[in-house]
Amino acid sequence: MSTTVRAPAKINLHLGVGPLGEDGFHPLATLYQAVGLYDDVTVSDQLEWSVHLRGDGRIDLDEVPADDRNIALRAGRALVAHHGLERAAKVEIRKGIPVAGGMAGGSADAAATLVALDRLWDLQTPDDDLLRLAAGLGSDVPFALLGGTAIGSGHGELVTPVVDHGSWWWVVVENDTGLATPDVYRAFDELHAGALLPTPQIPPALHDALLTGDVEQLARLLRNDLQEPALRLRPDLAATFDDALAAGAHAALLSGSGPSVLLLCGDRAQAEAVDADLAGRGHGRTSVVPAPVAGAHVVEYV
Ligand SMILES: C[C@@](CO)(OP(=O)(O)O)[C@H](O)COP(=O)(O)OP(=O)(O)OC[C@H]1O[C@@H](n2ccc(N)nc2=O)[C@H](O)[C@@H]1O
Ligand SMILES: Nc1ncnc2c1ncn2[C@@H]1O[C@H](COP(=O)(O)OP(=O)(O)O)[C@@H](O)[C@H]1O
Repeated sequence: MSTTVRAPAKINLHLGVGPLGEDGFHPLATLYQAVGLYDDVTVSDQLEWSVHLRGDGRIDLDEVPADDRNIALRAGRALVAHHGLERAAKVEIRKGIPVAGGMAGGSADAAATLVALDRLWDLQTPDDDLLRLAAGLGSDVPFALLGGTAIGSGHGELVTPVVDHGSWWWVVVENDTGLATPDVYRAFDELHAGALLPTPQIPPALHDALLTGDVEQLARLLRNDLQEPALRLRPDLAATFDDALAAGAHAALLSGSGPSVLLLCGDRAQAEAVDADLAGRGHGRTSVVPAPVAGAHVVEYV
């Protein structure tokens, strides 16, 4: 028997970052949105834990560990420990989400593994327990369970769904060289050394934009406090921002800690035109994706 679960990439429409805390994390006020780029995770019974990676030929799997460091295996072991079981599984990951791209692909795999094993073994884990296990694995994992559009507070792990009536279209511009999240947070600290940072908050007008689905209003409100520090580490990304606006996107935004860049478009046709324009300017892999989309969900149970 095997179960396959699909989990989405995330973007942050707003990523407000507060001062580094004593626990080594930054308090966040973020507005997550799940977008139509996915990893599929298939689990099946096995005597020992193992992880197997596949890509579509366009994703670089070299940076993804295929051993106990893989967050999907950590998720599997955490679920088994939570239930006091002694079981193991084979975990196969088909990656469609860029690696170290600021789109939480590892978090998607962890969330998908929790849901897939829960279904495979009929564990009936309550949602609150799944969310708690997810938070223990990484700040972005609870949102990958939830999907849609949601506020993230705490370190990003406390998630609350919000109303989003928009049918949004984004072009995702990937980059061949990943950025490590801790490096970008460190660059943020250096940038703001000595400054008194305010408590991060989601601007109320963002909720209005989500209610009305007004793309120009959303474009004006997009904000990512990690964009400037990431651009200091990777000044080459500035060219992507320039080309995005020249190609006619409403706005360009760094995805989380980067280096993927998100281009907000008015509809699918405009996104496809912007995508074609970017391809002509020699950018790396690009994708046209809708948002919001569902969180981790079962797609096959055989
Ligand atoms: C920046 C964001 C925005 O959504 O995502 P990415 O763009 O990397 O996907 C997240 O905050 C990434 O969260 P995630 O990738 O789950 O990070 P974790 O594994 O929890 O933490 C990795 C490291 O990032 C730093 N970290 C993470 C979250 C946070 N609120 N403050 C931090 O300072 C810490 O140094 C931590 O040790
Ligand atoms: N299942 C996984 N998929 C991707 N990366 C993983 C996985 N497990 C562990 N990692 C490690 O986590 C790092 C960050 O991964 P990822 O979630 O893709 O990016 P980001 O944190 O930028 O959103 C990778 O560079 C890799 O070393």
